[in-house]
Amino acid sequence: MSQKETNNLKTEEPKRERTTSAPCGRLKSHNVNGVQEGKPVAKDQFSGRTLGVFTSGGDSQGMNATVRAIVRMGIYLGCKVYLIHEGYQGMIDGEQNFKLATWTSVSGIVGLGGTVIGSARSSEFRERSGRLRAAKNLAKAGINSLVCIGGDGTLTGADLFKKEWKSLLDELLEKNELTNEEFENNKFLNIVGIVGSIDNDFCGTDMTVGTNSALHRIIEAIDAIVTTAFSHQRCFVMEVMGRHCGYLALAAGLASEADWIFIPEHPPEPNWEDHLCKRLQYHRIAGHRLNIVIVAEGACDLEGNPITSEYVKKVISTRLKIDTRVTILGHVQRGGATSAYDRVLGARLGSEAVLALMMSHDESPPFVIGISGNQPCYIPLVEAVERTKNVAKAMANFEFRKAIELRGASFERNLETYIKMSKLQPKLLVDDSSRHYTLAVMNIGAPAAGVNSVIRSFVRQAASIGCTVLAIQDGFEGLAAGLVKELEWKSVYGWTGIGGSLLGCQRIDAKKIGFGNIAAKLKKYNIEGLLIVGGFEAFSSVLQLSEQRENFREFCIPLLCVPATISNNVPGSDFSIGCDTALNEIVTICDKIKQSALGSKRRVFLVETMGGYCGYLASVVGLASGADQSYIFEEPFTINDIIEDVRHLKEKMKSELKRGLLIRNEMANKHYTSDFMQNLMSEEGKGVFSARANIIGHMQQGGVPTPFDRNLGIKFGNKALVKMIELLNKTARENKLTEPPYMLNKDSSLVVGIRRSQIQFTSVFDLVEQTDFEHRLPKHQWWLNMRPLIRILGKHEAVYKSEVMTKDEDVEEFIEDRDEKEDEDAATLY
Ligand SMILES: Nc1ncnc2c1ncn2[C@@H]1O[C@H](COP(=O)(O)OP(=O)(O)OP(=O)(O)O)[C@@H](O)[C@H]1O
Ligand SMILES: O=P(O)(O)OC[C@H]1O[C@](O)(CO)[C@@H](O)[C@@H]1O
Ligand SMILES: [Mg+2]
Repeated sequence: MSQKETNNLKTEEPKRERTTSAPCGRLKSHNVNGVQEGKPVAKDQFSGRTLGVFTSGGDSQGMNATVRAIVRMGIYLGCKVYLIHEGYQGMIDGEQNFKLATWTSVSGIVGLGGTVIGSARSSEFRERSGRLRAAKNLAKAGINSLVCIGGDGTLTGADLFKKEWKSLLDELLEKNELTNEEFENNKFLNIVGIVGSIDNDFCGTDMTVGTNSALHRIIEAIDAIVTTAFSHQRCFVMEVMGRHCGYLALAAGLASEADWIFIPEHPPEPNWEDHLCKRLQYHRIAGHRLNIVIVAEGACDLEGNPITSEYVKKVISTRLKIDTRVTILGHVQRGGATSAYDRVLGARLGSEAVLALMMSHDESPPFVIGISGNQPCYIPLVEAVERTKNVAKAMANFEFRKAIELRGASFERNLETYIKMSKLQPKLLVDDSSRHYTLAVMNIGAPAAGVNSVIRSFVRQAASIGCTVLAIQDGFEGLAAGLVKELEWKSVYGWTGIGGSLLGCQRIDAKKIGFGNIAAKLKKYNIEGLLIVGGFEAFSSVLQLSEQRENFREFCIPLLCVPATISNNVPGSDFSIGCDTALNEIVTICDKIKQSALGSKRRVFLVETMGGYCGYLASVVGLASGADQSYIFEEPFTINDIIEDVRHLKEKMKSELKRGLLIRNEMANKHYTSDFMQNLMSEEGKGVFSARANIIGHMQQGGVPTPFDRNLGIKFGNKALVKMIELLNKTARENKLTEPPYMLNKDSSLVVGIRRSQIQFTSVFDLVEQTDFEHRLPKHQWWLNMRPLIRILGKHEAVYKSEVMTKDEDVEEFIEDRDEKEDEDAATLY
């Protein structure tokens, strides 16, 4: 294929205006019901109150975790909680579907897919007569506070129900179907919604409960398809769910290195068949043995005509004569175990929903509890429903740009990243009109899933602008030994989905190898920018090299760190690459351990997690696996606390739940080791329960990267490269240098991080103050806020404090931060 032809393959995206998407009114009516962020909520504070919870629409993984949190938080606050079975239909059918929940009614369900209380699509509820019957049954049972878990339809129905409530009750009173007392006691309906749907199609929340697990299913399926596609050199057209929303297809496309995606919000150009075939052909020429095309079930062309997977297959097989198969994933996507993310999301949103409901007063508007930038938030239901409807309207009017904006910032950024990645091509002929730098990448620390995704993304983008990327194998040790080789476009194909470290990594930081030694090697290979992917050592190495710039000119280059460690202890980022995969691995193991306890009975398991001094894994696993307790370094505990836990476990053994799960971080306490604790539990629990310790070790560093780690890896790699080139170009321009630019600037030594879903760069020098170097920890760790929840949901006493942001100035700042479109330069770099 000639250069001209390859150039033609670039399908130019229409230049888009970078607009700031409105914040969906989210958080604006944040404080109408009087919840205050950080204000302690006491046990039994709402004694005597009643609430009901139901699940409706298509089920989704995480609904059970949400219901569990609602029931337990409700009971903790002193409320009566009714489980309303079979959604709206159950409400219509009668009181036999309302079951008073106990603590144990929701035991053992935290990781189960689906919904144990049943879900339904009810056509009767769409009619006023159906809603009248539902209102009657609720009022008779004294339930006028509801947590509604479902998709956009469910919440639209809830909105209508709330609006009509008064007139429904008036009618019931008039017809003598309610007594005066029933009427008076239930005059107002309070509603809080949680979006439970795999589709992620509800405006105002970044993620809906279930979407992440569905993505897990899709990626598992694509990974499996890839092996057979590779063997037969086939093309697979994979159809995924999502109804009219393309989120699942988009996120799956990114995570699987798909050749092409079709989504409803971004229809292809009219002659897309030509472009598709050219792209697939081009990838084959570049050495790919297979192609993956993802079709969202709602995909359509610019005129709104459906694009079916069968049609896509026909185009590919007839035009390219490639053996092509269609796989329609179907309901598999809605099944299977709940991912760690969805379990934690369900727990956070469920608990906040109860609190919001209890704080509601008679005239409170209905809310949805969503998540925005990793922060639970209140979204006015009416506005959110309106906005969600507007997406459908925009698509019906062919206003696709508007539809994308309405979907929200997270959707928009994913789409931008996908488009960017899919348009990249190796720059075959390097013209000399611009600088083409030699960059290097290494991985230090311990292995973490997703590292290879960072490197692929970095290399592909570098190659597309004619830069050379050198791979330093085995970290600084490898550099000293000269283990350096060029990474080409082709060499990183398929890396996104591979766990472990393909470059090889070592723990040894820069200082230990010797600065002179490193400088000599950087000079030898003419390295003009260095990306270090890894854990705390990656951060400290960037700092060490930067501090040595006065002594070594070779270090006066952009030095960037991408945090990648299962411990999640790198300052400058809320999440490190690899911690989501580790969490899912550990949670899966805990599920199995709990199953074993179910069989052996009266057994307490202590699971020791990695993480160094950082209690992130132990805490989040504690929440996601429904543990009784989680011991971490950051929250000191005494022998009395452990003895109190023994007492709690002895009590628990008297109930039908004859098992216990304790999670202990490896460095939680120097003296109270896992061995010690197992012995203590065995001795103190004698005659009531037996205790076993499981140190799960290096399994935690393995595993196939989760969609979250893959996609964050792509974004981090992408941003790191863009930043590096920006720094190099700027310095080259300013200094008119032809040799490696001389950088002493603190802003050329950066950690790439994510905060409130925004990718940010922070100078390592600015992070020094924020770091506890002795224990290798950031001084502020966002997830510590979730600690009381682990205790409350495990039936311990704790003081819960709302995570929802309620102070006006915080909200304004948050919205500004969140919607700010960072690095404009980056967008125009290519
Ligand atoms: N406009 C509406 N008016 C009254 N009730 C509605 C309305 N839309 C939906 N509902 C009720 O909510 C139920 C669930 O809605 P729907 O089938 O659209 O699923 P969903 O909640 O959007 O979930 P998902 O899309 O994830 O399957 C419907 O069966 C119906 O009972
Ligand atoms: O389970 P059902 O009723 O066939 O509905 C399938 C639809 O439900 C969802 O799984 C969830 O809304 C959609 O992605 C899909 O279009
Ligand atoms: Mg829906």
